[in-house]
Amino acid sequence: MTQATENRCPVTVLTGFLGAGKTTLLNHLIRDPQAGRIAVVMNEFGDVGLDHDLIEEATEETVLLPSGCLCCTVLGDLAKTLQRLAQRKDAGEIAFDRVVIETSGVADPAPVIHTLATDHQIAQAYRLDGVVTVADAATGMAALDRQFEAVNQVAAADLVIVSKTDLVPPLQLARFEHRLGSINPHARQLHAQNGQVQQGVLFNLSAMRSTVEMAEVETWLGHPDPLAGLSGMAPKPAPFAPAPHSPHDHRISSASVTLKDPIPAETFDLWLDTLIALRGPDILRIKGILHVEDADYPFVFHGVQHIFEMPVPLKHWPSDDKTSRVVVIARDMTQADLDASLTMLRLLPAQETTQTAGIMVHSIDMPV
Ligand SMILES: Nc1nc2c(ncn2[C@@H]2O[C@H](COP(=O)(O)OP(=O)(O)OP(=O)(O)O)[C@@H](O)[C@H]2O)c(=O)[nH]1
Repeated sequence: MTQATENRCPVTVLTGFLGAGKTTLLNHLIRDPQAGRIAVVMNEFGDVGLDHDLIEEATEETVLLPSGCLCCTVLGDLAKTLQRLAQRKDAGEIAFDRVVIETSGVADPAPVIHTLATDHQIAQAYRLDGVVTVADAATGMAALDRQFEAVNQVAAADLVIVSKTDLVPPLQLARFEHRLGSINPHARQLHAQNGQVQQGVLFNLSAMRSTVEMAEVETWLGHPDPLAGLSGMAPKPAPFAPAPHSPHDHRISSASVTLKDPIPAETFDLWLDTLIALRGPDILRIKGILHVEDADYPFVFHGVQHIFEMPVPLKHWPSDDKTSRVVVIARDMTQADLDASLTMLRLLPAQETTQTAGIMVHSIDMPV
């Protein structure tokens, strides 16, 4: 990894249900002196949005706000806007330390995450620093029932900010948090009242940095349940009757696998290629840290649907623990399918490959 790659500008994708409190959170964020200079990109996906009026007066051009924040309203091409920001930064016309992209409330965040990973110029200038999803405790249950995009937003999150906790009784809040945890057991949940969160908690969420600490990798992958065994991260039983799950939720499964032994690179490639080819559109989020056979250092990787960022090699193992871990959240895959898929990672390529008429054939049954 080059120095330039490591110096890429961090990008936070801020998503969440309609009216959940994204702009309220952002307003606090851009005034937080410890956050550095933030370029805000409001991704309206063609809607006529009024959010920018709430932040500061802004036009469709990039403007320098009194707070030192840049605000763009993107009516078209997110990639072009990010490129233009990077060019103007390189030319010394503007200065910013990070970018926050606020998606519209009805948006699936996947295309935004894809843009960061697939556009070569953008991938050189920017790196995803994390997906923050604002989930409204007052109306979030209904949003999850009604809109699959809301479920996708929670599934894609590295951090879920639960807003409007002041508007609901404790039991309703506990049910909502349990439901969020059952959709995405790998994301941390934090409360925000009127957008107020502790400084710094929204940043450095992704472990896709060579200098990452093991504690950050642990947080990024979600804390494993010690009782969950090798596979599966089902949330702990709720101390109350959970809300009945909507038709959407039962379509979401999550699983994780931990592997003590190094993984042959070919085995990992085959697993990933097959999973993407067969079930790419249903993968809402995959993240992992890998101990690849014959490599002196681990790799971290993540993907959404069929798009994966280039795995990042860490400088060294962040601790003595060299266990590989992969977590997956997917739609319309049973827990058994996911477990069986992840079991593939334990297979050795020598057991898989046979010679048929001069062609090497992988003879693994792909369970998904
Ligand atoms: N009571 C209460 N109201 C809140 C809280 N957070 C946000 N709000 C209010 O919720 C309303 C919507 O907040 P916004 O920040 O505009 O929400 P948004 O997610 O940006 O909205 P869209 O971009 O339209 O999807 C505003 O009136 C906020 O003042 C909170 O923690 N408690």
